[in-house]
Amino acid sequence: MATETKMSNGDVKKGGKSAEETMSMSELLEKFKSELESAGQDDNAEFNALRLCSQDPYPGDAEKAEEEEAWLQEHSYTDPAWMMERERDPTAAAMEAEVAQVLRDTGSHEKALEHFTLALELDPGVLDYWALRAQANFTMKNYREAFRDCISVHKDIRPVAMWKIGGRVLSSLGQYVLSEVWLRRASRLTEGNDYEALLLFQQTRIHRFYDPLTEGTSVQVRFTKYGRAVFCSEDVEEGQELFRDTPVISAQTDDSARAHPACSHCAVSLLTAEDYFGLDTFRKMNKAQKAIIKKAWPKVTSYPCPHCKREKYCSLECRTHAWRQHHCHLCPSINPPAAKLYDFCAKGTTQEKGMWNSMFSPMIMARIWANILTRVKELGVKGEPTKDDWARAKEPYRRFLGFGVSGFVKQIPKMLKIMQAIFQNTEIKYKIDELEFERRYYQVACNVQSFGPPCVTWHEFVAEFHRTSRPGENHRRVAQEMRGEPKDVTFGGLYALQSSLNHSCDKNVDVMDGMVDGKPGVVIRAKQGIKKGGELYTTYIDTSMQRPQRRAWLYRAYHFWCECERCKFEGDDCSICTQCEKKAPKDEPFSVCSRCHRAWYCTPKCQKVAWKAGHKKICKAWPST
Ligand SMILES: C[S@@+](CC[C@H](N)C(=O)[O-])C[C@H]1O[C@@H](n2cnc3c(N)ncnc32)[C@H](O)[C@@H]1O
Repeated sequence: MATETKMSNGDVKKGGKSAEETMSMSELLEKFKSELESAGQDDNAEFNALRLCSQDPYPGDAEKAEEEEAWLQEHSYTDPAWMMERERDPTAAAMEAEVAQVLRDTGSHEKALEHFTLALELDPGVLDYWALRAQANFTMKNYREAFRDCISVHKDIRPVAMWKIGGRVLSSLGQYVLSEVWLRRASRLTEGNDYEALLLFQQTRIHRFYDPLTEGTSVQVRFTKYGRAVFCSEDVEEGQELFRDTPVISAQTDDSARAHPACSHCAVSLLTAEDYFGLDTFRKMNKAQKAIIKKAWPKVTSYPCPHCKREKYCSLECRTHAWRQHHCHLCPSINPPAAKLYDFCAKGTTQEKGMWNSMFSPMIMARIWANILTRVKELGVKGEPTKDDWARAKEPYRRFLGFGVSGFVKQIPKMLKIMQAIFQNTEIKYKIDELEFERRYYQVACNVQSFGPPCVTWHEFVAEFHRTSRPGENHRRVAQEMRGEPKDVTFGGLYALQSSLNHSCDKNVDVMDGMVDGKPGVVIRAKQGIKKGGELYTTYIDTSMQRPQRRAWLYRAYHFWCECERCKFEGDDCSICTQCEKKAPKDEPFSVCSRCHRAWYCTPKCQKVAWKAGHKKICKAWPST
């Protein structure tokens, strides 16, 4: 039993110390402020859900914590004058506390609260009573009272449970930075071994960063054992739009860039009739045919970078944005080593062992580093940027967690050298060592989403051409020269919200190309009806593959072993019973499920058991590989 006494101001006095020696909330805050300032600011924390998600504060958190503290003061959450003075009676107090716990366990929270209060009035020195009543108040959503209970116990003796309750109260009040301070303390006191404290911390962080992004949508981001995950916040129907998202940074993939010109900043198609028909064909057409095409093809004006001419934009606005965001560091006319990057992207990447693929090009990594440099500059840094300046500049990329088997950088040493040369030649130098390269590579690889404009200039042309088509030689000739759809515009982008979607081999949402505020982005739609609270899953790979191939791909590219519903109820091959894992006798393979051809059973009984257990939910005629 503790030997503290409650002071009239609500603080708890420890041993013989005076009330003046107990720390007030603002003093406590001062202490945390210095902790916040000195904590490491690692934007590259590796991904392994709870254990690997950093609790590092964000730059500027100390000031935000001060604002939140002022808010708390203003809303009297620290009002101390509230307890009845009674004569001490520890025995009676213990009885009251016992009654309170029984009442609480049977759901009579209001009554329980009365008895916790009595227990405290009879013996305010027992820390557990404070924690129990704080919890009861929190359950009743009496946040003011719950918080007051928490701060009534001096922080030096405040039990972990109270740090957690305080953190939850602050989170419920939307005071996320202070909540993180309290929950960080709970984690530190338990040396990172309190799972609940770690989880509460990450949940608070998710509220802080994702609630603004999901406002007005039918989804919510939460923290799970797989890290961020997106859930339905209401029942949704098949086909319903769930949310739209725009990329934080993007770049066209190399293959697409060679085949289909697009605005390098916003991905709008810049394909002209000459690009599509080919200059030779176009020149050979007669005047009337050219006029038909000209009339039907939408007007395409492109604005190249005036310095290097290697980038094209759909508007001056896009050109200015791109310049500010990254091109000012990457334009080869200003930074000559960047020419090698452009040459590499223009040449094609097949010889690079699949490191750059249909989803992303090295350009997106270069743009991330360049954008970080821009952000450092925008901070108005004089001289060498400090660790805090870098942390601030890297902030938008901190949320994209990436984790993979190391060693990729060894396979593409050429690209590391190109990047190092570029970023050693910038006004503020950015050190790209192997670790930075590798981590950034995984960050992009694990989070990148391909996208493009849902409608390109060619679609508009075809629609207009058919609308205005007349019988006759000239229209016939133009139609003859049309060689089907041009190659897609494909960009790889990092999306703040969309990248929170986890994978399932049986997805329940579709990520589709769509316009967001007039620019290409992604639209996420329900593929089927989903109940409130259901997790949303996309798919990261070609799911027509068999389970062993799917798992191998996911492990190699995303570093996780898939345990989705489909993987749970499919097998690897005919030599093992998918249900009971019995081995088949040599030359007597087990029978396959006749519908999905992805599960094998030793007996009809095993098949029935598996069907009921969950195979029926995922059994369908999958396209074969
Ligand atoms: C695009 S992120 C998805 C959001 C992720 N949970 C996060 O917190 O950043 C991809 C990463 O999420 C994790 N992940 C996604 N789906 C998963 C699954 N079905 N099982 C385990 N981990 C998964 C993997 O670590 C993967 O590299």
